[in-house]
Amino acid sequence: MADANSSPHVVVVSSPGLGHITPFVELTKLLVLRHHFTATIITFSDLPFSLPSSISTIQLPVLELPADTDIGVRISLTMANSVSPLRQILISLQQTTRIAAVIFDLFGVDHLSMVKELHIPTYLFLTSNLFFLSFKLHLPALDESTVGEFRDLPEPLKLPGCVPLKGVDFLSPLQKRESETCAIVVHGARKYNNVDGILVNSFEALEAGAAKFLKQRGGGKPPVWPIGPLTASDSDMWYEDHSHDCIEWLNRHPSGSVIFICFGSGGALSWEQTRELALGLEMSEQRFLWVVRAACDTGLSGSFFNPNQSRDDPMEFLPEGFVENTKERGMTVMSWAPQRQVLGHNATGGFVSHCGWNSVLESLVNGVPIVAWPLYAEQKMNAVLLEEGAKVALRVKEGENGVVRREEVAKVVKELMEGEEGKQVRRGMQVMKKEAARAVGKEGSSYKALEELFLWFCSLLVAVGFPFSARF
Ligand SMILES: O=c1ccn([C@@H]2O[C@H](COP(=O)(O)OP(=O)(O)O[C@H]3O[C@H](CO)[C@@H](O)[C@H](O)[C@H]3O)[C@@H](O)[C@H]2O)c(=O)[nH]1
Repeated sequence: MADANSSPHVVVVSSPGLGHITPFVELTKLLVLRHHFTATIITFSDLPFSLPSSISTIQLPVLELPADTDIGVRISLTMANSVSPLRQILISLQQTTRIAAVIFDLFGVDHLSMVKELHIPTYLFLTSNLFFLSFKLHLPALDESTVGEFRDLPEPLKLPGCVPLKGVDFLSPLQKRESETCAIVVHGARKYNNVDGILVNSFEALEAGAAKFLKQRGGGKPPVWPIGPLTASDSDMWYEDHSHDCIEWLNRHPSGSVIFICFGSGGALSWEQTRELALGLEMSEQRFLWVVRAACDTGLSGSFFNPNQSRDDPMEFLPEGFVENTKERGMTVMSWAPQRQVLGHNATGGFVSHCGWNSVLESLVNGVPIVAWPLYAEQKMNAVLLEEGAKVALRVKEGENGVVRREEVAKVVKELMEGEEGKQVRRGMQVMKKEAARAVGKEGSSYKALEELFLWFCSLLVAVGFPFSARF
């Protein structure tokens, strides 16, 4: 059995995908380094990080499925398929440690009852924001009261403390009520209130209204702790090339003069959209650094995460003459760039982003204003939050057939970099940069939330008779 003097142990289970693994690793590092827990990270792919020795890792297999299986279905089935091996792992860990918590992401809700049967507290860590959490908590009721498609709702949804949200901006799996992915999302949302607590990778100053509401809701509901922004802190990830040509290239340009274009770990544009973006960048006359992906019509070309995922040459999808015409002020990078370094570079003054939440947080901590160009998942919701709530982004407007035309690209990029409306956004972003730093600094709201979480972990352990060592 567990040694009475040993440190409490946390088990974190991250679904596949860099967008989830990165914040999970950062959270685990904080629990281990700041609060002296030991930890096991369970994942479904190689971890691209070096880790402290008090963190062990276990890799479970990804379920083999037909190549055209939707990524949400793929991840959900992989996670559901892992209930039994995870149970064995937990039972074996219980022989030697006292498990204070198992922390899942939103794809892990099917594990909850199994973990509870083992008398281990369960937590959910949302790698998105409080707006998203508020939405998910409300979704079961909304699902029951809505007939037809959500996008046909007559009024925007008004959640407490949040900006209004139109049905067309709900997360992408909900855009077809009859789809398997919609059923999976609603099924998952029904379980959110069954956990012992919910952690969110956001911070109070960014979402003050939602934070206030969620913290006060009481009624036996699980407490909510906004603990972000957690972004990858080290530069020791295997896929980052620190001598990347694009950093050299940025070094040659003036402060705040380059707009960076990147659509996350798997985001991709259609061939037509890639063309319009290229021609729009040319028209904008701005300096740019563009991570070009092979064209793809679904918005998502990625597997779980592989920086070099496509076998196609992305450059083949660019308009003829584009690279030559823009070589004085533009650089294109194939498939992957060291994004955190780019956003932290002095020359970077704007970011065209798909609004994946890690990208947003990386932009916020570096004070880089955003052109929001959401593609899939909850990215349209993030865009609404950034543009209408936090006012740190301008959002592109789609034209006919959902394509953002070159004129719109040129207009919005120019506006962000040098326009009057852009000025408000640039200022707003500077304020949020300071708030983000304050939140995770000593006595900041997220720092304190993590302390509270730690005490909560301890109180649940004491309740089951775990004697703490002097360190605690
Ligand atoms: O060329 C690239 C592209 C991406 N990245 C990194 O990859 C991560 C991408 O994460 P994110 O921006 O969150 O995008 P996704 O990988 O698309 O994230 C998934 O997970 C997020 C967190 O839950 C969700 O918000 C998104 O909608 C979902 O697609 C970031 O750390 C980037 O710095 C690079 O370093 N270089």
